Amino acid sequence: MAKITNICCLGAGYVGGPTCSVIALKCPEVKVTVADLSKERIAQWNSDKLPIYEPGLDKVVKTCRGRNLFFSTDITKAILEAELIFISVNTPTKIVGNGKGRAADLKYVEGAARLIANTAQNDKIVVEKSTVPVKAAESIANILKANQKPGVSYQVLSNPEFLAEGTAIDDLLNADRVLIGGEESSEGRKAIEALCSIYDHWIPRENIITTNTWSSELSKLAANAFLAQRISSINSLSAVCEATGADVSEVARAVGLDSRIGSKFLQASVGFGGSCFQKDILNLVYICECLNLLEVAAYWQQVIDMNEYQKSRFSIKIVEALFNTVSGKNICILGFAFKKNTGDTRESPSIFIANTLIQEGGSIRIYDPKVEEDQIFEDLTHPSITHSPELVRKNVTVYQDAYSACEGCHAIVVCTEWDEFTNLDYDQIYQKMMKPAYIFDGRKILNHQQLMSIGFHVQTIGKRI
Ligand SMILES: NC(=O)C1=CN([C@@H]2O[C@H](COP(=O)(O)OP(=O)(O)OC[C@H]3O[C@@H](n4cnc5c(N)ncnc54)[C@H](O)[C@@H]3O)[C@@H](O)[C@H]2O)C=CC1
Ligand SMILES: O=C(O)[C@H]1O[C@H](OP(=O)(O)OP(=O)(O)OC[C@H]2O[C@@H](n3ccc(=O)[nH]c3=O)[C@H](O)[C@@H]2O)[C@H](O)[C@@H](O)[C@@H]1O
Repeated sequence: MAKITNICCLGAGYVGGPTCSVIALKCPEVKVTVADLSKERIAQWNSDKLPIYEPGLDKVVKTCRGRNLFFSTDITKAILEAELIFISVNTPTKIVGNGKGRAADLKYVEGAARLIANTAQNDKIVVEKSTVPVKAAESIANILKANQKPGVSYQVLSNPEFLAEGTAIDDLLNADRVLIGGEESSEGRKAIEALCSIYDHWIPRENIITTNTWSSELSKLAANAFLAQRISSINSLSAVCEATGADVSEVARAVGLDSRIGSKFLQASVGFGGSCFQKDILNLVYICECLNLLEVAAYWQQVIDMNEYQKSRFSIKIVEALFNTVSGKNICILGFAFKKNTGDTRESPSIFIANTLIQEGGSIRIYDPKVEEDQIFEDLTHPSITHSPELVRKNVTVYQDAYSACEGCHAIVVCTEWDEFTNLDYDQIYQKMMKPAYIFDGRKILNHQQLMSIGFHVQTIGKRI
């Protein structure tokens, strides 16, 4: 296979955008086109205000855009020109039909495969970057082959993405590993080698792992399941800590110092959010059920159940502390993104907590440094969240800064660990709050002793105060 000189990516989202920007940065001789069906998203990628907030991304895009990085809605042209095509489209949980609520919906992946099959005039390497169920590459290959034009052949690779939002650029530049799965044939090996030659530009060879397609697909689901399982494990212990007087941070520290366990992903919290952990574990559970591995399915389902428990435990704690009623009380939620350094709100625990407090009759104020007001209302009025969007519009106000959001409130609830929340002047905030003034630190980022000396009633996760 000759050297790759032209790459296209279908899907200009949180994965396609940053991944291809970094490829363009590191491979200046390769033309990279990120193509999407959404005109609005592509227009944003071509503007000064990118559609996603990701530290370091602006700089990379500005360096490469117009040089060897292009964002386009002309999908046909992008496919025709490319030797290698990433499929980086969304794979949400199915909301209707067989496997509803658990199975991954592959309609966008299938749509992308059909677009490629209908367009391609010469050989293509098709790389599945979206997170998919095991054996999805086989379905992609089947679609491509069933619609193959004479003289055109395809190789399908699996190359799952492990970046985390908020650290995407660093994760891409310094990836722990790049995983490439392909067919065990001479053509398959050539395709794997072609993709390796792209990552070779900046990833040491020993960190590029090649394997068969199914192992690669399953490894992605496994990695997310392991990460989420650690969070659910520490969150389960946070409940034990609150009941016994142990401190979950101390427990995490002691456990994490064991080099066999390690210290990462042991931060107890209000629960994990984000677009992938829940969807990918549900997908794994569904696959196990289909394979009649019911005990395995139940094992992983528990990771999700524990997360639901953690979110509801925290919400109940807030209501109980406020004399069992929040009706008519002003409550300020600090942080709406699912984690710091992103504007992404998909499956954010803040949505769950805000919704509980709204249903209890609270008057909710929300401030997040990177989430737009429209997004907050879209999330809170979504039919899967509420049957009463009018109540949401009546009882929720979005603020542009933390100080005005907190003014006149009975309680503050920290839902996202933004650095700016640790540096607020809580003395000043306390003066302007209703008394008794409460703080519920769902991220364990504040100085609780200092807050108590100011006069706050403080509650947090995994520690009785
Ligand atoms: N968000 C994350 O941090 C990570 C996501 N993933 C996986 O990557 C995949 C993509 O995730 P995100 O980028 O977050 O999704 P996203 O929803 O941000 O972006 C997907 C994009 O694909 C576009 N699209 C759909 N069908 C298309 C087609 N036929 N042609 C061109 N564009 C099309 C959509 O318009 C959308 O802009 C998912 O499978 C996800 O599980 C993997 C690792 C990290
Ligand atoms: O497949 C994906 O989409 C990605 O999912 C996660 O990345 P992401 O969801 O962007 O962010 P994480 O840093 O994993 O955080 C997920 C959630 O867990 C929470 N979390 C994380 C770590 C921790 O110790 N405690 C904790 O509560 C975060 O606050 C956040 O709500 C994985 O970390 C990535 O490797 C993976 O590629």
